[in-house]
Amino acid sequence: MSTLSEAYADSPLHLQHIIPMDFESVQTVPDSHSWPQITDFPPAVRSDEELTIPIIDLTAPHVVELVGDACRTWGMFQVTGHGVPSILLEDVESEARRLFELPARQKIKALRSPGGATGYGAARIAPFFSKNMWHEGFTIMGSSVDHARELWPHDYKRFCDAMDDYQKKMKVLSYKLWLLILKSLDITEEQVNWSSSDGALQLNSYPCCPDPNRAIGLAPHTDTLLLTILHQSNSNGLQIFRDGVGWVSVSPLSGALVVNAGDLLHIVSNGRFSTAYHRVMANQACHRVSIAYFYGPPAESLMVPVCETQFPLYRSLTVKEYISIKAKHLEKALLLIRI
Ligand SMILES: O=C(O)CCC(=O)C(=O)O
Ligand SMILES: [Fe+2]
Repeated sequence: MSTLSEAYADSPLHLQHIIPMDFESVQTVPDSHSWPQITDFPPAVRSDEELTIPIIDLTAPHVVELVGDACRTWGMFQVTGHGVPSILLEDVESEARRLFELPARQKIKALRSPGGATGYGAARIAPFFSKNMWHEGFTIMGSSVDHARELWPHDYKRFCDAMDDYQKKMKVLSYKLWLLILKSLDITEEQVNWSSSDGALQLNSYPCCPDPNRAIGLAPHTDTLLLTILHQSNSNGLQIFRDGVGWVSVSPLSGALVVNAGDLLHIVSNGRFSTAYHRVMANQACHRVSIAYFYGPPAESLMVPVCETQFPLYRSLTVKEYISIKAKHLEKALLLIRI
């Protein structure tokens, strides 16, 4: 069986792009992490509507239209009424913090292998930038027990239980969102070529940064799969780029989850839904942690742009093939498959 994790094996990385810096050991931003001055803040005078991503209550009566509008205009929205218990959100966040607070020499024991998809390491987009990000991550696909055992030989169970439980809840919520999205696009489940799903959990850590104006948490990117559900802790940092407006902050809303469209949704919707271009700013005051769940079809599934009134904008291709093109070309991937 081909899984998403195997899809990454074709693009092995160098260790220099996998091992994060030991953030505890530095008092200033080293040259390796110093980015050119960021001056592209949004213009000051804008309406609230232009500067706030939509907030959607999933139990609201017109939820299909609301989701469709949000995906067309922003590619990102926050959801409430999602049914994920707040105790589980707290639990998964505190287990993620427990991991990232380990000493660097301990975290490195669970390092992602060069051709691997799971474990501790820098962001996958690292090789595309000459400077490093103020970020470290930990990726889970299915069971986290092998890597968790490397970190806590005698006390890995509570971490694994929280991650298992969270992945199950995310799978259910993703499917619910997926059905709403299909409805809003007027596509039936039969028109897409896959019936099951695959997912990955990405724990992100942005340690306190001594000079946030010179560093970046996560460089601008779009997510690859269909959709992402993000639990951001109560600290700012996430921003989305909106055409004609600039970078807009996605302020944390207690208990809400952020949903964003990825490249595969943009392809399947034949360009009707935008893939969200986003980044994370570094900050001085607190250690930010976020948990992203990436939802997509199995790696062998064929992605076919669906739209009855328009010619296809993209050629059809498998998930695996798209992951491989993205791993080599990042932002240019969508252009490369354009018809
Ligand atoms: O930490 C965040 O707010 C965003 C994380 C993200 O963009 C990602 O994991 O792809
Ligand atoms: Fe992302």
